[in-house]
Amino acid sequence: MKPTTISPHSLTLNIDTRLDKVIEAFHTQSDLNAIPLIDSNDLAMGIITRRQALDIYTREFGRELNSRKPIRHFMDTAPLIVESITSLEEASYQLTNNISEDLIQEFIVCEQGRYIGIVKTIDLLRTITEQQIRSARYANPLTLLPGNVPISETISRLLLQQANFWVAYCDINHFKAFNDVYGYSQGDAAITVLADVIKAHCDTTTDFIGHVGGDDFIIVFNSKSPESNCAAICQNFQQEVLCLYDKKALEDGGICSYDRRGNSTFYATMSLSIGLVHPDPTKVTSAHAVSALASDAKKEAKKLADGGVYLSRRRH
Ligand SMILES: Nc1nc2c(ncn2[C@@H]2O[C@H](COP(=O)(O)OP(=O)(O)OP(=O)(O)O)[C@@H](O)[C@H]2O)c(=O)[nH]1
Repeated sequence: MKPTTISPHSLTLNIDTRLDKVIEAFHTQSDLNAIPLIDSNDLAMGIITRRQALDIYTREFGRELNSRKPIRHFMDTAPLIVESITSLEEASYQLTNNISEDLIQEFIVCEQGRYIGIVKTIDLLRTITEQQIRSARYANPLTLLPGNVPISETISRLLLQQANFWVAYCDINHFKAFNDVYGYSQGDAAITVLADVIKAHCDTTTDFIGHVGGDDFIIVFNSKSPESNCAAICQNFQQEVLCLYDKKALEDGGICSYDRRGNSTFYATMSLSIGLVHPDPTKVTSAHAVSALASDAKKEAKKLADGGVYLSRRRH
């Protein structure tokens, strides 16, 4: 959840606050729609909306019978509570699953159960919409994956947070020959195969997949050791992409095409090279420097005979 989406200064009250004090709070703050209710350990216990409070109060003898009772008797004890690390998409999913008849106007955000703020549903929707427009602007039109700008932004943010992350730079081998022989439409199909294989081996809730362009992809892993994921991506891609070749090419193990100098050359079926780096955020200060590290690792990976993963020892 983006910290800017959360309103930390929203009024909270203890669950033992009397109903008349709650009504008073709604009277004095006309823009207040709901009050989160916490216990003495700051744990979020429930919520009371302006409408719920006024309903109780305006019933016949509602004020006389209830004004001195603690609000815990009347509060919604099962409000939507999400942890601050929850992604916007997951929060939105939980929100839509929680809606019964009324649209939930606000929900509570906690850190390990402790109240830290409230989010207005409208703000969540606005942020998601802005994010979607932004993603669409920078997305690769073929794979719809985020391009260079969001890739750099993601890496800059992780450096700022001094996070433990890995960057994998993926590049297809013998892609040009395949593209030249089978045409760009099949070339696009090979790129799509790679995008699907990468997605299948990443945790899309924590890892970030970017498409630099053409047959180049960047994966930012937050996982512990992504070396095995990268090895599986290479193996899987080499296998999956075979379906794009014809029978003869499969029998020969490759195709004939012209190299950049115009010489007829045999190219084995496509494989994948991945340069993997583990930047040290205390020493690397820019996304640009991380990208240079990843590029160098990819160059080393390209030297491997049938593709594969090159794990760089350089961390800055
Ligand atoms: N189909 C398709 N082809 C593309 C796209 N972007 C770039 N290309 C083509 O990709 C080819 C260049 O890819 P390279 O990565 O240099 O080819 P390679 O044979 O794998 O060479 P190395 O990466 O040096 O191993 C050129 O033929 C480009 O026209 C795209 O979006 N779709």
